[in-house]
Amino acid sequence: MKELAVLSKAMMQERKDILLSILCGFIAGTAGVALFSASGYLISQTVFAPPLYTLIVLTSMVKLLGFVRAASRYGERLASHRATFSILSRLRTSFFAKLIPVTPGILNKNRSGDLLARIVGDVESLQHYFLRVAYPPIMVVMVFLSTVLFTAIFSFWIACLLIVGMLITAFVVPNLVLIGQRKINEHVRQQRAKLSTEVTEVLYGFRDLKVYGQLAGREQQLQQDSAELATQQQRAATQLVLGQSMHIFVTYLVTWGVLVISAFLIADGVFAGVYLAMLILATQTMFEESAAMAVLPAYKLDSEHAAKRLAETVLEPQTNGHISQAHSSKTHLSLQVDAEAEAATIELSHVSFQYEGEWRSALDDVSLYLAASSKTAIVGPSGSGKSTILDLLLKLRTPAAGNIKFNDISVNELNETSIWQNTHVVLQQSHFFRGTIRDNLLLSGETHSDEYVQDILHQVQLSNASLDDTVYEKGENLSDGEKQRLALARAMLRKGRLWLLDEPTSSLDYVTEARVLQNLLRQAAEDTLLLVCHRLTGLERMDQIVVMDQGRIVETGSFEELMERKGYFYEMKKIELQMIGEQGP
Ligand SMILES: Nc1ncnc2c1ncn2[C@@H]1O[C@H](COP(=O)(O)OP(=O)(O)OP(=O)(O)O)[C@@H](O)[C@H]1O
Repeated sequence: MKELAVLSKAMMQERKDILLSILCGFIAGTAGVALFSASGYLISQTVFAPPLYTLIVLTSMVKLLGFVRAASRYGERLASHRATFSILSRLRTSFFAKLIPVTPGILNKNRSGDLLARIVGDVESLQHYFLRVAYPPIMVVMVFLSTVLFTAIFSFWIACLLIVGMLITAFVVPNLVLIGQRKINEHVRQQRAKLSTEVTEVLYGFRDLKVYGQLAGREQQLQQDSAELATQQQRAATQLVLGQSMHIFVTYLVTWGVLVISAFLIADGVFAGVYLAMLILATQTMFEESAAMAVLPAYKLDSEHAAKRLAETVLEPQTNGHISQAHSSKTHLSLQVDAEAEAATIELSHVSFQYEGEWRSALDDVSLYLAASSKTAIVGPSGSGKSTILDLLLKLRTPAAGNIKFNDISVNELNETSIWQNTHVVLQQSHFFRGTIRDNLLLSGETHSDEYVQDILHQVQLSNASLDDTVYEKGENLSDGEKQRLALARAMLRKGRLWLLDEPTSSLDYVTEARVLQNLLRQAAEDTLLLVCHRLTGLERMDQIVVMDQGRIVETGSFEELMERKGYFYEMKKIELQMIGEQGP
């Protein structure tokens, strides 16, 4: 299965530990068989009152084998677990590196609670692949072959019986377990996904559910789902235990067989009765080593499912052409918009974009030019496509048609990280992490003195905030206006000659907004700035205003030009002035 190739690759990188664990495991397995065989022989020999030196040699051998077995088992566990956790950490890192660039597309298609639980669960499932899928067969074959060769010295028929027993425990029992597991595992997976989605939604929507009187009903539903999951998991566990019981049953059946064959052979004088206990114990110990085979198919199935879903999660969005083709081999050029470089020019030519699953275009044949150091505002009714333009500029999504150029370089050829690193960005929803204000402002590890950061806070009208103030998860203890001002401060603390701002002041009162924008424009005086906004106040300072409606640009011009034209913008401005109780234009 090609999805498991990534696992095999990670395993190859840990080959030293893997080989060491196989070697130690083989020594531990064969030492175990030898230990119990020697013990059986020792017990039988004592009946015949052998010379003391025979007993001393046998007892020392048992002790030595016991020591070798324990030491090599320890070595095996150490090396195999070290390999497993290193493989797991490689998988996590490589998976999340692939995941981050395609996140917007994935979130479009999945509910976040399900997605998070699935990703975490699937990556964890893969840790079993080496220990429970790849490793046991190697060990079983090695220990089994040595034991069969040893028993063949005594009897061909006993060796044959062991081979038959091994085939049943290695193939028949696991496949019986697999038939039951297939169905149950699918139910467990579906139920787990359902439960985690519900839990996330209840947590996120807790307040609304409470206010609308839906909380008790949702809680009851959660309890039912949780009980259903527990039942399904119980059934899955019963199946596994059933497999292990079948394994033990076959082991005892084969042991009885060995006993019966040995009894006949001893009666015929083929070998001495003193070896009987040794053969019985060797048989039982050998089957103990293969106990892991009973549950192997279940883990294999689980690993394959997990690998397939993880591969689908990171691959699917890239195939539809609308989501960022991040990290593609073409994206090698870097955007030079850092402090030393010239301010960027931006050009959109006939750009169209449609969200997956939507019937109408979010952007339809949009062409726009932003000169270096110019200030542009995009205005228009809700849903007219303003934020989508920013997504395309940030390479979070890829246009279905048309071209976008930064400094005359097509965005397809630009490395998106260079765009993100050299741009002051404020998106409509900014995320805040649990920590201090300082932690949340200096997110990308910028080094600024506390005085400088405090001055930026002053510029966004947050002079009262202290850098050591605590911010709760998702900024729960901040008002919407405070969040917006912190997000702006975060952007102002970055370097770069390009500003992409999506309604950064929509929750502020007019006075605070005017002060914040004034400070912002002062800092960005030499830079290229694109501001998406709803309100039409303060736009006199912009070089260009772009008016959008239903994914198309309907008007472009400076404030004065648009007002003189008495078109769409003029009407919008008139309505806004009436709303805020001022005289019409
Ligand atoms: N993730 C998405 N999946 C599907 N459709 C989307 C998605 N995001 C936006 N849209 C749709 O695309 C269109 C343009 O959305 P966009 O967010 O760009 O508008 P906007 O002008 O920024 O709106 P607002 O002022 O309310 O933020 C809308 O019709 C919206 O419903």
